[in-house]
Amino acid sequence: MLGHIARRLGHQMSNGLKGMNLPHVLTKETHRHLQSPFDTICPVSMMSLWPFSGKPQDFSQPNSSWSPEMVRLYEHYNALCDAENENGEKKRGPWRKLPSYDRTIKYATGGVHLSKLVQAKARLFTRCIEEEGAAFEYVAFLNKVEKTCVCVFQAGHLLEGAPGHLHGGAIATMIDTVTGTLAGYLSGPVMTAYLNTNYRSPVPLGSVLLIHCALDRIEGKKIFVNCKVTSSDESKLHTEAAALFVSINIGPLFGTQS
Ligand SMILES: CCCCC/C=C\C/C=C\C/C=C\C/C=C\CCCC(=O)SCCNC(=O)CCNC(=O)[C@H](O)C(C)(C)COP(=O)(O)OP(=O)(O)OC[C@H]1O[C@@H](n2cnc3c(N)ncnc32)[C@H](O)[C@@H]1OP(=O)(O)O
Repeated sequence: MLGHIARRLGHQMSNGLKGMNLPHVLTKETHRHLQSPFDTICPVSMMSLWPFSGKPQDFSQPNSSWSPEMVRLYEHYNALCDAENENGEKKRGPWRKLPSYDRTIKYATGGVHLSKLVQAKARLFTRCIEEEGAAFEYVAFLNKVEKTCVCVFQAGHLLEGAPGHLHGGAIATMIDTVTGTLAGYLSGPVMTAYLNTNYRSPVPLGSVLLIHCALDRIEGKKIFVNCKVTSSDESKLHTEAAALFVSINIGPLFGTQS
């Protein structure tokens, strides 16, 4: 049953991770397995018997833990999401603010419901600490034209490595997250094959950083992405990385080989 859902979800995700309608994923056979009142399942927006909330929280919205520098950079990139044409009219710019949920599965329409069925307690590592400002505060913006992604990241006090400084694993985690997000948006579901990281200068805990990622090239199912982590004014290079992602069929993630 989950294999069937996974195949459908994978297909939807690789077609741009949008527009998936849960009733199309949950076949009659699936309904029988779920042994629930879904025989008369209807579009999510019309559902009254479904016991779960339908709207995932976007964790990349400003909160009171964000420093003035974090807010300034957020507003700077947010402004790039709107542009003006020659007549001064507002139109969409090349940048998009990416929502960030506590499970990747919630990116697909209807995925919020599926996330209650598959490993319900699972959480995205970077969104698993609830105290605002304690760990990973970040917001990412995607430029699909340039095939780049930029993330504004504020490193909280629970991410200490060397005393007073950010843990290298936390830096790698954020690089994996942002490069993986770019690869995922360009190619659908992916997994990290390698992440080669060079730490050039230590990051004081509490810093606001910029994580710039760019597509290097795509070769078949391989997506190569490079990344630089700098201080918020871009004057200091902290970390460089090169990552390889491989497009996957998400069936195995749901416990099936297909
Ligand atoms: C779950 C759905 C995801 C959807 C994402 C979509 C959108 C994203 C949106 C938001 C995302 C939000 C947050 C993202 C957050 C984090 C992202 C983190 C991702 C991870 O943190 S994920 C965990 C760590 N990751 C693993 O746990 C992988 C373990 N591993 C494997 O699962 C396999 O190993 C795999 C799948 C990598 C490949 O397996 P495979 O069977 O599909 O492919 P195969 O082996 O045939 O390789 C095909 C070609 O890649 C070359 N190749 C492979 N590996 C290589 C290597 N290491 N070095 C150099 N080249 C390599 C081969 O040489 C061949 O090249 P060629 O075609 O030229 O011969």
